Amino acid sequence: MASGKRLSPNDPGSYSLPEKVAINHIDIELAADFKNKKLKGLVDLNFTKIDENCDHIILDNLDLNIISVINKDDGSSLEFTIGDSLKVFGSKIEIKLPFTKKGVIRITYETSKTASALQWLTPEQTLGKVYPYLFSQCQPAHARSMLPCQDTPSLKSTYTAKITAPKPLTVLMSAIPVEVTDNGETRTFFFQQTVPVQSYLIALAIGNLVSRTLSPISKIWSESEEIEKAAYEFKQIPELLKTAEQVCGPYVWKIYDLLVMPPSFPFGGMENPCLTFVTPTLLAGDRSLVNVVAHEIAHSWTGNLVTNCNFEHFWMNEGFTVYVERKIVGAMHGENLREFAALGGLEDLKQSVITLGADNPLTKLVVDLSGIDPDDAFSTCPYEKGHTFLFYLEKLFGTSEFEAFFKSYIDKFKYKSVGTEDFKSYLLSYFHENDVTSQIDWDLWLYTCGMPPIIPSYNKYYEDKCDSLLNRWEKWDGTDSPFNKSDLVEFQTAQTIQFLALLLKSNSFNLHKLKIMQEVYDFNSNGNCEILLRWLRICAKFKWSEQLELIFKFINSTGRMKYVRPLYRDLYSWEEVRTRAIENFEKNKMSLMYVCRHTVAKDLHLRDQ
Ligand SMILES: CC/C=C\C/C=C\C[C@@H](O)/C=C/C=C/C=C\[C@@H](O)CCCC(=O)O
Ligand SMILES: [Zn+2]
Repeated sequence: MASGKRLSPNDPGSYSLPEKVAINHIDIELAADFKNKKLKGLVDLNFTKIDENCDHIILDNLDLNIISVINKDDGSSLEFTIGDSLKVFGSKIEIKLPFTKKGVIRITYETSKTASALQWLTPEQTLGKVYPYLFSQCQPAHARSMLPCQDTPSLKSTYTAKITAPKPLTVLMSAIPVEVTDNGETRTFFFQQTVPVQSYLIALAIGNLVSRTLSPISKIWSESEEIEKAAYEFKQIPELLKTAEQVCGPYVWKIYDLLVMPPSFPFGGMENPCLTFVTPTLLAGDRSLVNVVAHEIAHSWTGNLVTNCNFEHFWMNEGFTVYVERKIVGAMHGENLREFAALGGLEDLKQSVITLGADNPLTKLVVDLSGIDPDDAFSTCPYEKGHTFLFYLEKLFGTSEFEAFFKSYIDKFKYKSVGTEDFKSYLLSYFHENDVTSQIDWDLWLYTCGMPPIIPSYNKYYEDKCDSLLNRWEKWDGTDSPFNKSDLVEFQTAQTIQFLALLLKSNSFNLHKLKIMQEVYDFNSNGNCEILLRWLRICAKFKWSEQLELIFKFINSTGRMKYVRPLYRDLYSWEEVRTRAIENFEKNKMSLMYVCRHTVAKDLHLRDQ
């Protein structure tokens, strides 16, 4: 963790000052060296001085080996210094600029073997077992370990890239693929991103990949072993895109491809433009987790087009995106299912507030991240508290009025980075301050810890069945089981998930009932990871030691933090198995991505900050 200071006035996590000199376009030229686990090459940074008197630019850097910095226009060297390095945030590179208002800086460099944005997999860690794999995850502040840049979401740049990789590997990026050239043993892939994007959206994946076409603008990518499963699971993408456009306006990114990542990918999905990355844990076989894809598609507007100006306003990316995700669900499957999803989110939020503590400042909608590693600040709060606020506003103004406002908000701020105040003042001017707007207690919503101040009364159409099944189990005296498999026959997957979420916090349960539940419903064999997560957490809560093998098997099968972190925390709280949990982590941690390793180490009290 860093020192407690803000690295710059507008972004606590970035040294850069794009308000003085801005990089508006980046050309990347890199070769992947799998043997040494390094990217090697150069970036050309096209700068424009906003403050014409400014004679230097500050870039973010994390563990990069900077080889040279030149003025591309005349080839002359540019003086530069590298500051002291902070953990997580790295150091600043200060480069003396030429006198011109605009210019191009060429930086030749290579990444470190331990670059936090990159995960290099050995062939054994892939499905095919023959070729290595590389992928990146730059959000929130890891792009600086992949390239020297102004690593703040307050700045957007277009980019091109030429990436060279050994044959037969395919390179994909968060951009439009333009062409591929054959160099003998290697191939070079050319990309173009013509919509300006923030640094955390620069993404790269290299592997032995194949694709299936879903529509003229959408392909699914994965290793060949799971491509059919993936194409089946995500077949609804064209429909999701069409529905999202109805909610948000025109899709500007031209293509929407999706790449199924290796298991160690730390998130459900990452909204890399033109190419969403998703965890293979979504491959449930029944399309039941497609809401994560709806979420990533929604980011094409909220997050990628209208962007939080720094991660203190992360709710403006994620709360808005959950709101759009559920509007898509509502448009496709009805309002009842939309509101049921909101109830599920509310349960996740309750768990998160319990884990963090109801007085934890990180449960506020707008947080202070001075000196705080944003990866450590990450939780469900910006997602679900943010969604609750927007749902509340929708009900306050009326659905069709708010829908029109929402579209106009996106149109007004597209291609820009915004803070919470921008949203607030636009809403107040759009609705003209009046009796309705005066009901909104902004400070309470934005700056108060814990659960949202108002919980909307979501309709209980789907929830009631979950409640009543749970009720039956809670009231049962434990003899002559009246339960059977058919209890769940009419349940949607989301209802089973919610049933288990409610059971997780029940105080009227015991291990005996849990064992009967396993006999009746056989959750142990369920292929849906959302079900398995909640079920195994319940087993840990009741210290069911025969389930430990399965818990470890699940933890070791994925690097998705949503699953791994709560289970490790549960095992840590279970004193008898704490040592075993730590040993398991130590043994397997190097196959996890940096962010997962780093945050689980904290969960297991293996690091202080
Ligand atoms: C108040 C929070 C402040 C800062 C956090 C900012 C970034 C956190 C960082 O850890 C990156 C997050 C990237 C998230 C990507 C995808 C998520 O939507 C996935 C959600 C969890 C999951 O489904 O696995
Ligand atoms: Zn998201």
